[in-house]
Amino acid sequence: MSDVTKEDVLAVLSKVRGPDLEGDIVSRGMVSDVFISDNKVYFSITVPSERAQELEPLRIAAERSVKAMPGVKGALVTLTADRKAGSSPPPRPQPPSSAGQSHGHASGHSHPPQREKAGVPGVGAIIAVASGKGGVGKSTTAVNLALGLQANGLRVGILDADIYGPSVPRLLKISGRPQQIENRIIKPMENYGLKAMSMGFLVDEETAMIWRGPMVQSALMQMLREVAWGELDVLVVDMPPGTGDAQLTMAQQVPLAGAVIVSTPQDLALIDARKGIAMFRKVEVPLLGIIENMSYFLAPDTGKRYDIFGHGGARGEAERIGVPFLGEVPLTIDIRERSDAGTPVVVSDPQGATAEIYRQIAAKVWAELGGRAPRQTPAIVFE
Ligand SMILES: Nc1ncnc2c1ncn2[C@@H]1O[C@H](COP(=O)(O)OP(=O)(O)OP(=O)(O)O)[C@@H](O)[C@H]1O
Repeated sequence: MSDVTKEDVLAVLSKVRGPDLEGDIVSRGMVSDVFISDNKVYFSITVPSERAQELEPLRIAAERSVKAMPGVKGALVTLTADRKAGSSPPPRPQPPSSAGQSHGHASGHSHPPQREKAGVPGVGAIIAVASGKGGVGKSTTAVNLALGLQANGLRVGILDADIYGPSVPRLLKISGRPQQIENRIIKPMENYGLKAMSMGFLVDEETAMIWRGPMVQSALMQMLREVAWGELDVLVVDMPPGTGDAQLTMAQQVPLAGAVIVSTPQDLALIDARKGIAMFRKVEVPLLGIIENMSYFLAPDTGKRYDIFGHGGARGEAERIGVPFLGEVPLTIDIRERSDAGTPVVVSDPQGATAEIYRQIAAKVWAELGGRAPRQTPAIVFE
């Protein structure tokens, strides 16, 4: 079968139009440069930032029509925010509202004292992975970060706090119900050496959908305290997307040692990332840093990188607000496919460059938590 060309892709895209947009997305100049590598197609669609959410169906429609083309092996389409002429930098963030709340630090040793919250016995540090908005790859990052920490010799668990849209069961390919071991205590599920708990193991999504605030809170506390986590160096909490009241309460109730913010490089996502940072500052949770996900395209065959999404936005943002920058994860079909197949790249391609990126990010997170060298797994001795 002949190779897919840019012209073929643009011809298909010129039939895609938004719900109330006049003309098609190609003639309106909304389609970025199109990259094709190994018959996988990558591009972005530029939309006004305030309409990004409502135009998600447009992204899906464009992705579908390209995927349906003969010879196309995959397509990855993202929405990017419309930069106004002159490409002005994003507005400066507001300083924290009161003195003594700044957690920016360079050394990793200047975390403010934590307000007293009961910890979880046996669990060393609980860290939150959060994003200001959905779809930036927070769950994929949380899972690969947890596996990266583990690959660095740590004992790790992951708690999926997204009650309404749990993704950990799928990302770790775990199904079934957890076993009850005593009274109210249940055993965490496990795959790839990672202990995991998610609402997805306990109730179906329709049931969770009708739950209200207090029920969600108590479900979360149960998953934290009534699960036999055992001895863990780190428990990674995959937070629900957004920065509303539910997230705020959660950040307040869980005894967090720190938070990691996942953002894409676009202005749009950075505005939301800033909200996430402000939220953790408000509840005095130290910010371990920002990860830029979908930072640049990495062509699978040539390994060539393409900075088409304004790569580096999160690094600049981290510098501006004095939060550590933890690293850049490229946008690759490989990450998406492995993640969606429940075989995260850190365990399914441990020798690959992407797995190395996650392990390095994990090492930085661990250093920010206190700078200790990764613990070697102790040998098990039978007396
Ligand atoms: N670096 C990446 N390269 C390619 N695809 C990615 C990358 N990171 C995430 N994805 C893909 O993007 C999609 C959204 O990712 P994910 O579910 O992790 O996002 P999320 O921010 O947790 O979303 P939500 O908050 O809506 O649950 C998934 O299909 C995932 O495989």
